[in-house]
Amino acid sequence: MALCAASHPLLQNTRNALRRCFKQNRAFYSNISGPQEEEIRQKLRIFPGGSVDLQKQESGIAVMTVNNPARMNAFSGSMMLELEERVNELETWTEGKGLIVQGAAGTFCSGSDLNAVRAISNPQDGMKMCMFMQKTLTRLLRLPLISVALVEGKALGGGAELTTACDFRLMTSDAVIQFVHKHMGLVPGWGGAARLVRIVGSQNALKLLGGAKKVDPHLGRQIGLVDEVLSSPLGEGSSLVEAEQWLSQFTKGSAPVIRAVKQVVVSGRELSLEEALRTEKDIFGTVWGGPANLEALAQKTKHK
Ligand SMILES: CCC(=O)SCCNC(=O)CCNC(=O)[C@H](O)C(C)(C)COP(=O)(O)OP(=O)(O)OC[C@H]1O[C@@H](n2cnc3c(N)ncnc32)[C@H](O)[C@@H]1OP(=O)(O)O
Repeated sequence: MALCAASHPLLQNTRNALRRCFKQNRAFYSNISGPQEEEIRQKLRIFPGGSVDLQKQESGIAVMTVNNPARMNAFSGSMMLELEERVNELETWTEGKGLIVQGAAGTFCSGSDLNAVRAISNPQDGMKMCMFMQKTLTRLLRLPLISVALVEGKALGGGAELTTACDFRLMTSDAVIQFVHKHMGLVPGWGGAARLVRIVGSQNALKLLGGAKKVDPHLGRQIGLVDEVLSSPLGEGSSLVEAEQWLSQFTKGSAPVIRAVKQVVVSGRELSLEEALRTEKDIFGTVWGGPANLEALAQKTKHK
């Protein structure tokens, strides 16, 4: 059944449309492809610790957990590599509809592992690490899955950037998102600034980055960074269940249709109007006359 769905001509068309759609962006990352990319991987392997875990559920929702609690879920080098592997896995998960990104043990992620940062503080290695993470997070945001960052505890530095690589952000009442980069003598480099501007606008992005401002749930809602504040009692592990319920409002129904919804939004956001319209037409072609469309027509669905 899974094989059948993966090789379905409609899905093949969608993949081709999206491949064309992002050809231009591949050129941007071409300076870290091939041997260069392998060199970065070797460097990152030197800094082990923690893991990035992935659980794909039958509901079509996957849960990805940034897992390094001894360091407040900071990204070690090996975790950066694992994140890339998990994104590879999700790119080929044709039954998938949604993704929740969370941190282990009640906190989200405290950015890059400062021990690794200290060891690779030369500009060349820093740039390579930055491009590696930028590319991985760009691919994460472009997955044909509706994604949510479940922010409990703290999302700092690169952790704050990671939240912007999801379509939505949910916060527990005690949570804080903080782009602490300025305090570290840095600016975001994992693509977090570019994405933040698109989410909250340049005025708000300047305030958050320029002031390294703590974003609590109230401020997050006010500026549109946060989509929902969860009401589950803290520390009881029920936030994930609540996040799954929240996400299910978008993931109910046919996987090809939900994936197509995400894809038309990504192309609308990232491409020129002309290219976005062409891609939208191609993606439309993958669902028109498809099983969900035919079923809705047969049922004479009314939208009361
Ligand atoms: C892309 C650019 C970047 O991401 S630059 C990195 C930005 N992040 C930071 O600067 C985070 C620095 N850490 C902190 O501010 C605090 O540790 C936070 C996260 C607020 C937690 O404070 P608190 O609850 O008091 O715990 P703590 O400080 O005792 O931390 C527990 C252990 O975790 C460690 N930890 C924390 N963050 C990192 C990190 N980013 N890299 C490496 N280790 C980290 C702490 O050092 C501490 O370890 P230990 O128990 O002292 O061995």
